[in-house]
Amino acid sequence: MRQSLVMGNWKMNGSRAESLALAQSIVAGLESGDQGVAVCVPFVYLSDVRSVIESTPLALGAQNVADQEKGAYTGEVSAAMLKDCGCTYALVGHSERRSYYGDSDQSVAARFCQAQKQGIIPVLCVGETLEEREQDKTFAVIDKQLDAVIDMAGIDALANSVIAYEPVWAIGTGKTASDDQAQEVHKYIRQRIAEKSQEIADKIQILYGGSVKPDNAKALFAMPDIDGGLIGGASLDADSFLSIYRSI
Ligand SMILES: O=C(CO)COP(=O)(O)O
Repeated sequence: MRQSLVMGNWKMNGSRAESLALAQSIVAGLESGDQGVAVCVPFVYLSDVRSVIESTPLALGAQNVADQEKGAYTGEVSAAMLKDCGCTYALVGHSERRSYYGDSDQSVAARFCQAQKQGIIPVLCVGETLEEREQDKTFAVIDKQLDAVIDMAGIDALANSVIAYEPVWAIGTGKTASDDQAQEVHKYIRQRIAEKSQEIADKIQILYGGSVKPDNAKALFAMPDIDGGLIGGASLDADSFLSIYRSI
């Protein structure tokens, strides 16, 4: 049995006060034995949020991490800095990073490696655009995104990572992949990893992201290869996020 994981991605939303209030409301809805729940917070509020979630089941994550260790990289935030702020997780290769900021497969792989060097668990986001899906390129896109990381980090590195399948056409659009569509890709990802290591394939958590809401979470999470979710919009409301978490 794989441990499930439900992760909020707050993206570029909220003030300091709102971030603290949201974290407090989520924590208030959790019980001491809860596990597998995290929020990815804007860099500047990581330390604030850390102060309210310390010693609670809610884990902290960042939304990105630098592809270099340290030095003259203006505007970047290193894995060591994130570790210092209490991060357990860091997203790498979110589609918004890939499409708006040009994060290439190579740079995503380097970010993945930097996170792991500091003991931060990278959450590797993969997924195809609508155009790619319509051209039947979904699996080819996933292969390319996954292989870049495996080539640089090695298959064993996947043992300490999470994968998030987020079809770009389902992010923030209200269009969720159907349970079967999502399962098909999750199964594909797991099989692809199994070609190199069955043990890692059996253990790795593969999350689904893209318009997950309280009313569709249960069916998605019931699919055999979907181990949880990466939640955008619905994670900005504590009740919705908790309700999604309770759907596992
Ligand atoms: O991008 C996402 C999470 O990383 C998904 O966002 P939405 O849940 O808002 O579609």
